[in-house]
Amino acid sequence: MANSRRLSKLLAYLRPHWRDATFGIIALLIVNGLGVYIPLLIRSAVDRLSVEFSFNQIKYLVIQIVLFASAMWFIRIASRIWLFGVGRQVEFDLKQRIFEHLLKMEPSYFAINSAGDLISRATSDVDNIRRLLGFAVLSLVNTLFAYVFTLPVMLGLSVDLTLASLAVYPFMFFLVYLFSDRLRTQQSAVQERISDISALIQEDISGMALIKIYSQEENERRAFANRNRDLLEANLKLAKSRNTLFPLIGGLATVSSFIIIWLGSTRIANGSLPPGDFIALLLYVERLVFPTALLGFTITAYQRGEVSIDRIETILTVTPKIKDTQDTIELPLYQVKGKLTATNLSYTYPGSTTSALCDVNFTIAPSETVAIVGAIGSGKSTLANAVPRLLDIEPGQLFLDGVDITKIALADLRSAIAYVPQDSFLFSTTIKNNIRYGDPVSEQEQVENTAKMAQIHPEIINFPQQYETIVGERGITLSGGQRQRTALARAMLVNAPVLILDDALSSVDNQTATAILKNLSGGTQRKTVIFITHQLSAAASADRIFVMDKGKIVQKGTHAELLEQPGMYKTLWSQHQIEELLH
Ligand SMILES: Nc1ncnc2c1ncn2[C@@H]1O[C@H](COP(=O)(O)OP(=O)(O)OP(=O)(O)O)[C@@H](O)[C@H]1O
Repeated sequence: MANSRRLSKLLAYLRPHWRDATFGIIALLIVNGLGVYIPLLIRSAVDRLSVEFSFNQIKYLVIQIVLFASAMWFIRIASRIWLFGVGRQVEFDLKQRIFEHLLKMEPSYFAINSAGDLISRATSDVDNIRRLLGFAVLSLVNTLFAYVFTLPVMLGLSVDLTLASLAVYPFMFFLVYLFSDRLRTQQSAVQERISDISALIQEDISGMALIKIYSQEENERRAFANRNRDLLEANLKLAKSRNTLFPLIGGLATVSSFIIIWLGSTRIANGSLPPGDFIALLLYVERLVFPTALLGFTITAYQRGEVSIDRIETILTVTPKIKDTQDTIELPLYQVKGKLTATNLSYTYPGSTTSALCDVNFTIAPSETVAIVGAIGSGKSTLANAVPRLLDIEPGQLFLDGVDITKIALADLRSAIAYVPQDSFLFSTTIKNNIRYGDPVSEQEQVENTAKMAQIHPEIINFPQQYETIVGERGITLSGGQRQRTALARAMLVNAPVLILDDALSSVDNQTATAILKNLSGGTQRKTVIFITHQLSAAASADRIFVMDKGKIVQKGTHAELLEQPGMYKTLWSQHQIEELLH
């Protein structure tokens, strides 16, 4: 990103907090004004003492100095509170923006961008921007004011001494120029390595059981050590550059003081410089030493921030592919009947050469239960993901109640469709909160009724805390079948007219699965159900069955109809019956 664009991004981050930033900068202005004025008072005091060495001569000056110095101290504190506060505010805003943006992104985005990398950008990079807008801005503005206020007064006291003390500055700026590109590249490398480590930790914690089952602790330890070492090397390289640059800048700044002492004392000795002017000049040079020595830190904070702006903007500038457009149609829930139609529905995953769905055609009537069966990888989940637009499908291929789903407001479409994915993810909260996730204000009675329909209620009431039982991360403390039925209850509670179950009962025995299906297709509030399964005996109870192969629907019909025709279903059913006999 070009520097001007980065600067405009920074200003945009600051804009909402311009008031505090302005107060902070005005406070710095006053601090620097006082910082220049106080040495002038000290100069007067020294001059008076040179005439007659008595405290009475300078008592009012001393009172003034104490008062102004105290005021300066308070105002300096205020400037830090305002400017560091702005950094914190921007940190809050950015974290919020990143999270809200990620919520809008489609699932495929998270397949390419690892959680660890995104977390590191939302935390460590945002932190760098906070430091840039707090510390670096304060320090830069302070240094600028220090020079702008101090130099004219110094020149007024002695042009040649001032110029002599500034002789080292060109070297200082040259050094900064020399190091700046290297520092930026090294900083960027550090941020990338932090992301790599976060990604590995995140993935390994999620897959800890697998690591243990395959006894891969040693390999994972080595993989982590490699990434950790890469981070260490990147950090050491950066530290080497910083530790060379900073002391050099600090050392050069101190040389200015030596020059003033050396030349000034010679002048005092030959009477061409009053002692008061000498003291004032020395104080001014000292005033400049600290901000100048800090320049190195300021530059690092700035460059770190620059790298982080790029990394954060990379997230924020990606626009979601699946979103509402101007011609979006609203489809209120009470109007939805639940008819689903596909016309030549095709889908190819980005980067893939073969179609996962190829010219799929069907109509599913409202309240109909359709089971989808077929070989592994035949496109069943892809079809399930296409209906609630979790995939970016082309317009004119899928319709809900005759309305193109790409035209329906996303929120309306998704409230009309309840979807239980294969992995039955649960949040680390109570079973009750998991079941009422789609409608957090549901009453206990409603939660229990849905749990009964999902055939999980008797097990829940056997837990010591019953519905208040906290499930571990991703529901780890429940069995696979319990997790699946809790996820199913969650989908049933929202009472959407369309329900899609993607192999969502695979860990449930055939009898329970069939009972659940009966609950879904019976009752007064019948839903359109798409039931993807490998359990043929459960599929047999559906109104119709679609058989998928290589992205196409190759057979459609009732269980009885399909058994009468030669084809994949008949073969699968014969295999299923042999398996049942063998059990
Ligand atoms: N995110 C993805 N990126 C690329 N290809 C994918 C992706 N997800 C699935 N595929 C491919 O698309 C095809 C259909 O996959 P899909 O998951 O829809 O099959 P499925 O019938 O649900 O299989 P299963 O019965 O194993 O769940 C497969 O060839 C699969 O490899």
